[in-house]
Order: sequence, then structure tokens, then C-alpha cells
Amino acid sequence: MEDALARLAAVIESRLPAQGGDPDKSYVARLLHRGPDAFLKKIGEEATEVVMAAKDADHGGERAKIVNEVADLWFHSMVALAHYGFSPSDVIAELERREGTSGIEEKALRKAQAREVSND
Ligand SMILES: N=c1c2ncn([C@@H]3O[C@H](COP(=O)(O)OP(=O)(O)OP(=O)(O)O)[C@@H](O)[C@H]3O)c2ncn1[C@@H]1O[C@H](COP(=O)(O)O)[C@@H](O)[C@H]1O
Repeated sequence: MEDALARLAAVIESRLPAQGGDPDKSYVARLLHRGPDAFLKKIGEEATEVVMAAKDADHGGERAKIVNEVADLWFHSMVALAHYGFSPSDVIAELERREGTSGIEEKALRKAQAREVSND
């Protein structure tokens, strides 16, 4: 699974303007050439499409569309990561850092820390 992400990240990185990505020949190079507004807008659209596909599936629609839309969302998020100098391994490292910490515990800790700061 991670191999496919690493291969795609390498292709995306090769499309960066600094690597000579050609906007006439490559969709990724075109997005990167247009700049953050172009790929951040796509992330917003694809996230909405994930929600719509899931809601459709809840009402008898095709479940496989959820996977398609999440793939589009991941892909466009990887274009943004490359632009900002990150790769999927940075995201995986962050998920590993969080491994085993319940979201409920983490939120309680954050609230306690915020209380300590406001009491200082
Ligand atoms: N995984 C993808 C991938 N997923 C989605 N897309 C493109 O992302 C676009 C998604 O846009 P939409 O679904 O909203 O369709 P659209 O209406 O055509 O979109 P826009 O006109 O708004 O851009 C489509 O053009 C898809 O073809 C992708 N384009 C490229 N890749 C990977 O990136 C690699 C490099 O691609 P190039 O840089 O184009 O060579 C490819 O070999 C693939 O592995």
C-alpha cells in the first residue's frame, strides 16, 4: 500500500516547476504551475465529492464511488503536500505518532493544557 503512495509521490515531485514539470504535458505540472489556489480549490471540491458519494451510498447509491472520490482527494492532497515540501511519509509518521492515543484522551489533555495556560 505504502509503495504505491511513495511511487505516486515521486512522480508528483518530478512535476514540480523546479524539476522542469511541463504544464502542457502533465496534469500535475499544470496544477503546480497554476499555484496553490488551483490545487487547494480541487481539494475542497474533492472533499465535498467524498461527502456526496457517502450520502448517495447511504441512500442506495453505488458504494464504489466513495473509493473513487477518496482517491481523488488523496491525490490532490499529495499535490499540495509536494508543493509545501512534504511527502506521504510525513503524514504516515504523524499518524504513527498518534497511534494508540485515543481522540478522547488527546482532547481532554489539550483542554487541561489550555486551562493551565489561562491560569498562569
Ligand atoms: N492519480 C492521478 C489522478 N487522479 C485524478 N487525476 C486527474 O485529476 C482530475 C480530477 O478532476 P475532476 O475529476 O474534477 O475532473 P475535471 O472536471 O477534468 O477537473 P478539472 O477540469 O477541474 O481539473 C482529472 O483530470 C483526473 O484525470 C489524476 N491525475 C494524475 N494522477 C497520477 O499522477 C500521475 C502523473 O500525472 P501527469 O502529471 O498528468 O502525468 C499519473 O500517472 C497518475 O498516477
